[in-house]
Parts: sequence; C-alpha cells; structure tokens
Amino acid sequence: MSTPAPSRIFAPGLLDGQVALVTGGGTGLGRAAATELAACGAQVVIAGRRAEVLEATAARIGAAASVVCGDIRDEDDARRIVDTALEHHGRLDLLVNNAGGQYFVPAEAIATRGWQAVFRLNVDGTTRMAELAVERAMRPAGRGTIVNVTLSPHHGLAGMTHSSAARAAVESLTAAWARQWAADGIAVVAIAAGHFQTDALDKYPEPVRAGVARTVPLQRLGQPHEHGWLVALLASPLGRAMSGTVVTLDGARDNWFGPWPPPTLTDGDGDVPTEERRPAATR
Ligand SMILES: CCCCC/C=C/C(=O)SCCNC(=O)CCNC(=O)[C@H](O)C(C)(C)COP(=O)(O)OP(=O)(O)OC[C@H]1O[C@@H](n2cnc3c(N)ncnc32)[C@H](O)[C@@H]1OP(=O)(O)O
Ligand SMILES: NC(=O)C1=CN([C@@H]2O[C@H](COP(=O)(O)OP(=O)(O)OC[C@H]3O[C@@H](n4cnc5c(N)ncnc54)[C@H](OP(=O)(O)O)[C@@H]3O)[C@@H](O)[C@H]2O)C=CC1
Repeated sequence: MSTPAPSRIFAPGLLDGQVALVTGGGTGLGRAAATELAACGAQVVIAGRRAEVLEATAARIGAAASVVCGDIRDEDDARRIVDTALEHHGRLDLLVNNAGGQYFVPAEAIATRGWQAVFRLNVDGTTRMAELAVERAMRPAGRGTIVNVTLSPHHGLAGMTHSSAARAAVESLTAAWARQWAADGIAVVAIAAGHFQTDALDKYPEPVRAGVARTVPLQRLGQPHEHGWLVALLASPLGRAMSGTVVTLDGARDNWFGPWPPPTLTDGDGDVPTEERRPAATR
C-alpha cells in the first residue's frame, strides 16, 4: 500500500496521529476531504453505503485509509460505523459529517415523503452521527472536532427548498452543539459549501447544470481539493478555536442573486424541471 502524497499547502505532519471519520468519503467532496486529511498525516475511515466506491477511494488514498459500509439513517449502521473506527484506531479525533443531498424540484411539487427523505438524511443522519461520535469516542477522550458540511442555505435555495430548510437546521445545530459540548473539549464547525465540480452534479436537470457556474461570481465551480483544504484546516488546532462558526466556501456565490425561476431554466410553458428519479435499484 502506498503512502499519500504530501499536502500542497499544509506543513508535513499537521495531523499526524489523528483519526478522522468521513461520511460519504467515497465520492466527490468527501473523497477530497479524506484525501487531504491523509496527506496531512491523519488516518481516515471513510463510510458510505456502496462498498465498491469506498474501496476504490481507499485504494487511491493508500494505507492511511480504511472503509466501513453503512447507512447513516439507520441507528445500528451508524453505531457500527463509529465503533468500527474506534476498534481500528482506538480513538476518533474528527468526524466529517459530509453525507447528504437532495433532489432538484419546485417547492410546490415536493411530496411529504420527499421532504422527509431529505430531512432523514441531512438532519437526522447528521445528528445521529454527531451524537454517537460524542458519546462513544469524543466525550470519553475529552477532545474532538465535528465538521458539518452543508449546502449554503443563507439566501434560500430555490429549487431545493427541502434542503434549504434542512441545511439551515444543521447550521443551527452546529451553533447549539458547539455550546453544549464545549465543556467536553469538543469543537463543532460547519462548512457552508457553494457549488463544486463533483460527479454528483450530473444528476441535475441539464438546464440547471448548464447555468450553474454562471451563478458563481468567481465564474467557476469550486474544486473539490479546495474543500479538502478547508476541512484539513478545521481539523487543525485552529479549527478548535473556530467552534460554533459557519465557514462559507463559495466563490462569493452567497452574494449572487437573481429572479426565480431563472429565465434559462423554464420550458415553453414557464415550468421548472424536476430531476429524474434514480433507478429503484440504487435507492
Ligand atoms: C446544479 C445545482 C446544484 C449544485 C449544488 C450541489 C449540491 C449538492 O448537494 S450535490 C450532491 C448531491 N448528492 C445527493 O443528493 C446524494 C444523496 N441524495 C439522495 O440520496 C436522494 O436525493 C434523497 C435525499 C432524496 C434520499 O434518497 P432516498 O431516501 O433513497 O429517497 P427515495 O429515492 O426513496 O425517495 C423518497 C421520496 O422522495 C421523493 N423524491 C426523491 N427523488 C425525487 C425526484 N427526483 N423527483 C421527485 N420526487 C423525488 C419522492 O417523494 C419519494 O417518495 P416515493 O415517490 O414514494 O418513492
Ligand atoms: N457538489 C456540490 O456542489 C455541493 C455538495 N454539497 C454537499 O456536500 C456533500 C458531498 O457532496 P458531493 O460529493 O458533491 O455529492 P455525492 O452525492 O457524491 O456525495 C454524497 C455521499 O454521501 C454518501 N451517502 C448518501 N446517503 C448516505 C447514507 N444514507 N448513508 C451513508 N452515506 C450516504 C454517498 O455514498 P453512497 O451513495 O455510497 O452511500 C456519497 O458518497 C453532500 O452533503 C452535498 O449535499 C454542498 C454544496 C455543494
């Protein structure tokens, strides 16, 4: 097994001896975070539902990475994910609550089950993982950092209103947990991510994808390694001092505004598209 290439921007050994658990660590932003954490010296445990995706990422990272399969929406799976990390390494310094998502849909077309699905994943799953990491690893050790990754909800996410509400809830939980767990030596920070170039964008309706970079004042999508750098920074001692903070990483996208629906998004009848359902086998 190979050792990871050193970080391009951080001092060698910044995170030596640290153990990180990254949910959704097999793909996109989670993979970039796990890769950078390993490059800084951390041991990384990556979690998700698909073994083959996780194994491929772990092979790319090398000996610093290990894999645990599970669904963060399931209580038993979530506990097993945390316990596996602890059994392998005897400690857990960092939880990156990265697994999350939603589907693109006009607000008035969101079914109750769809609203619940988005909350189960983004709010309930994130909460479950944070509480388990605190109870089983961080509080007993008297130290730890939790990084909650959200999609910035700061100006409302038209086209993803369920996610807008869910991500705002996670930001609020971040502030509350930071106060609640401070005496246990635990720091909690959120990253409000803008729009990043990951494979996950392929699932959105074509007109949404086509216009997405233009909604970023920097005029380009964020690159996953930039997100990885921020996660590594928050895993460093500086992250502990930032507990309770939401860090926005978005190329100034929070400053962008425009009409809803954007003229480029509607069809001849003025309707906004909803993204295609995933095939049943992958749900
Ligand atoms: C380009 C613009 C965006 C740029 C920024 C990018 C931001 C990102 O976050 S990219 C990362 C995206 N990644 C993901 O979203 C991955 C995770 N997402 C999911 O797993 C699903 O989207 C989920 C959150 C809906 C959870 O899936 P699951 O619990 O498996 O839910 P089901 O597929 O069983 O559906 C339950 C329920 O939800 C409604 N629904 C789901 N998908 C759609 C859809 N495409 N259109 C309409 N309705 C949908 C529906 O009500 C489903 O109930 P049933 O119809 O009874 O099955
Ligand atoms: N790309 C972007 O522009 C932005 C993304 N984000 C957020 O960043 C995070 C990562 O996004 P990105 O990498 O682009 O997208 P992905 O869809 O690739 O990432 C989602 C990851 O979470 C895992 N996951 C999903 N549901 C569960 C579950 N129930 N239990 C365990 N793991 C799960 C998936 O793996 P598996 O399916 O195998 O379980 C996958 O690895 C998400 O929260 C996303 O919403 C935020 C802002 C912008």
